[in-house]
Amino acid sequence: MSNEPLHFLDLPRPNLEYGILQGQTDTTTLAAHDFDVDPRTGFMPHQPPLTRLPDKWELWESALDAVLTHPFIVGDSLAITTADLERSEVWRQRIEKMPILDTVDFISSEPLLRRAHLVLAFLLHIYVHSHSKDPNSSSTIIPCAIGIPLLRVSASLQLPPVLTYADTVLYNWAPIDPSLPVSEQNIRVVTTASGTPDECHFYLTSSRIELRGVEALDLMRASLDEAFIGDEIAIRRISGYLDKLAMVIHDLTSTLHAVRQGCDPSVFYNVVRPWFRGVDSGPNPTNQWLFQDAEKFGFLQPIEMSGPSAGQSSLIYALDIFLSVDEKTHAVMSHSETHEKPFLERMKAYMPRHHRAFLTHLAAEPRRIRDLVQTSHNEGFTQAYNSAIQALKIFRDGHIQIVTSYIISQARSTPSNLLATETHGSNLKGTGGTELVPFLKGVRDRTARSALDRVSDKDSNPA
Ligand code: HEM
Repeated sequence: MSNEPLHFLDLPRPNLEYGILQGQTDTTTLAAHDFDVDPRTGFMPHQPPLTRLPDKWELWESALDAVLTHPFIVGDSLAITTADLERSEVWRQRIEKMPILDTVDFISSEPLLRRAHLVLAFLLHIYVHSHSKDPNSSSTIIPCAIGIPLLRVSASLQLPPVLTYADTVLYNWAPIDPSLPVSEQNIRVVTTASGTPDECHFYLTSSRIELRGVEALDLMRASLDEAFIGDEIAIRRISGYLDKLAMVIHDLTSTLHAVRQGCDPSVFYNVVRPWFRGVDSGPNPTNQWLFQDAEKFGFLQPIEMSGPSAGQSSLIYALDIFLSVDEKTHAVMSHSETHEKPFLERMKAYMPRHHRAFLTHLAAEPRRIRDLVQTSHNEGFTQAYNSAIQALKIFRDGHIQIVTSYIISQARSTPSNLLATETHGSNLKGTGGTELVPFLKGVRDRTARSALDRVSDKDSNPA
């Protein structure tokens, strides 16, 4: 691996574990003038992520290899055998006995940090869920060997020490043919927990949505540039961009539905999804994950420990902000018992820090397209804006259909290997701990209600 700094994110970074030293600046953030959003690959990094850590961290990579060559069955599956449990117990003991490997070398390398977070977070979820839990126990102890490096790497990346969408999607791919540009077709998944092609296809669906979304980002940028002028010509141009944006969002919906082409709902529900569970997923959110010796190494026990969710996609979040739907949708509470903040607000903490900064910057944009539509009293402009809102509503309709067949219907049916701890009732939880049916419908309905009245309707009914 070359040590040449290829990207501004490779610039020296302060050690956040020990705080920023006096006179030292977080150059990775200051240098992030483009918010790590690439004009060709959007929120996906343009350079393929590292697919393996250097030899020094082989213990972690080989522990993951052992699972990938012979995947485990999730510990609370009714289908698990004593032999399965014994095998995972041997692996878990191997993890417990590992030394705490140094992470100092990561501090200067964003690609190393990302791969390390991915590897350690997969090990964490596999460690927790390959075990048959004692129903009376209120906590799972995370061994130092994975817990301490994960806390250190997470502090440097400013991400929670848990599997995120960035790990499973943004930093979990390689080009199929490295001589060709990265594209929706020229991309494969590197790491999974279940070893199934269904899990790969599930991640690929999101990757393809991120890559198709690059055009949406470009249309947003062009629209905001025109909004700066805000005259008749600008309004005509933005109307055209909004019509195109609606078409891109329809493509995102088609890509979302294509998840069915390679990810079987029953495999997803029974074999893939159980590995994603965070602390607050499932019916027993009181089970805590305690990082062994965290305090001794200067860390507090982490609070944000939800499982990975595409609700952490900065692309969909950006669409909400650009169309000013966020004020309504991001306030939807999930009625979760464990969190006070709305789910989508909370998910920002799970996004890469430069993307968070991008969303904050976008939200602070003084020229909001919705305001311009409202003040312009222009029929065509209003229709174009509404067509983009309608497309986003249709995306969310499609998403609810997918969630219905991949989670809700699966939970209602009773396959022999249904998880012993999964809920059958209406209060099903998402991996992010949401009570998913009311939450997803709430977000969808608020998106629909963001459409503006037609100008002619307003004229005929000025009240
Ligand atoms: C089999 C496919 C999928 C399933 C079963 C699924 C499931 C879920 C669930 C359960 C939630 C509730 C939040 C949580 O607790 O995690 C959620 C939220 C969300 N998902 Fe998905 N999802 C799928 C695919 C996708 C894809 C491919 C995307 C787009 C990248 C996506 C975007 C979102 C968004 C943006 C939210 C937040 C709610 C909203 O904004 O409407 N999902 N998903």
